[in-house]
Amino acid sequence: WSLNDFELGKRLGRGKFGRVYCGREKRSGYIVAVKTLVKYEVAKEKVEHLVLREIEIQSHLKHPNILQLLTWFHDDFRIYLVLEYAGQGELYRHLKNSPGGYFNEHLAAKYLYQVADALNYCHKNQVIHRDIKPENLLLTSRGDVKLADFGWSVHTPSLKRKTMCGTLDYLPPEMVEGRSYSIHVDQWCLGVLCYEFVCGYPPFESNSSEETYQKIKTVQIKFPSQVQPGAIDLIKKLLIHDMTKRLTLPEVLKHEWVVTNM
Ligand SMILES: CC(C)CCNC(=O)Cn1cc(-c2ccc3c(-c4nc5ccccc5[nH]4)n[nH]c3c2)cn1
Repeated sequence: WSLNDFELGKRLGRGKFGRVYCGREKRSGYIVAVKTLVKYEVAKEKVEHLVLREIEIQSHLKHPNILQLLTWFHDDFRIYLVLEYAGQGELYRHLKNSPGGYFNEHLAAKYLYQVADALNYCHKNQVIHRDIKPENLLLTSRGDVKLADFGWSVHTPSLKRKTMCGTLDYLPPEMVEGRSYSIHVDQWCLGVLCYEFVCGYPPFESNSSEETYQKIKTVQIKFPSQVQPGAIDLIKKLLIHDMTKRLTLPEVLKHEWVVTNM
């Protein structure tokens, strides 16, 4: 494959190392997202190994709720990643545009199930910490979630959280306290994600990072009135300080609130 096989269209986002465009493969008309990484930038930041590791990981992951890396190629100046195109873009935008700024129980349960299923698949393939947060989730034209691990790179121009410290909101106690992380991080993040889906904001959001850290370490959670008891039960079983006591992903997939609402 080479760039000549594609026509590039509207820009979908830009990030530290390059840009993401909507693209069409000329012969088949197949619509894709083409992410360009500037070689010079990647080399300057000494992240070639990260890019190659990500490509290695992504090319082995194949799941309906994980954004597929279709192929990649490079020329003298750039690396081109051909990724699946998600027709409805960032899930974060849909969350913010929902009435009240939160998803109804059906959408929240459906999206949570799909993310949990994708994470469970990752764990089965020894991949953890897929850095789930609404900004890393895309929505296909059929309304299914795709986990797109922007990790070290892209942040699309639109509804990014105002402050970059938005990323603190998803940190589990073991990472805030500087201990090592494990697959249990993903269970914690799923709890934060579920809270944000049904409330419209993350559970430990505060004006300062110190306050956010404090709330995470002491697991202080309050729920607004509209949240159903089933959702509260699930969130409380994931946001547990002792990582070994958190609900496992297979148990999330069988949780009564998820199964009855999705
Ligand atoms: C090294 C490599 C294997 C890492 C692979 N992971 C990524 O590159 C993560 N990534 C995904 C994207 C991305 C960004 C946006 C889209 C979109 C998309 N569709 C949209 C529809 C409307 C508005 C915006 C949209 N963005 N579809 N697929 C995408 C894919 C950017 N970076």
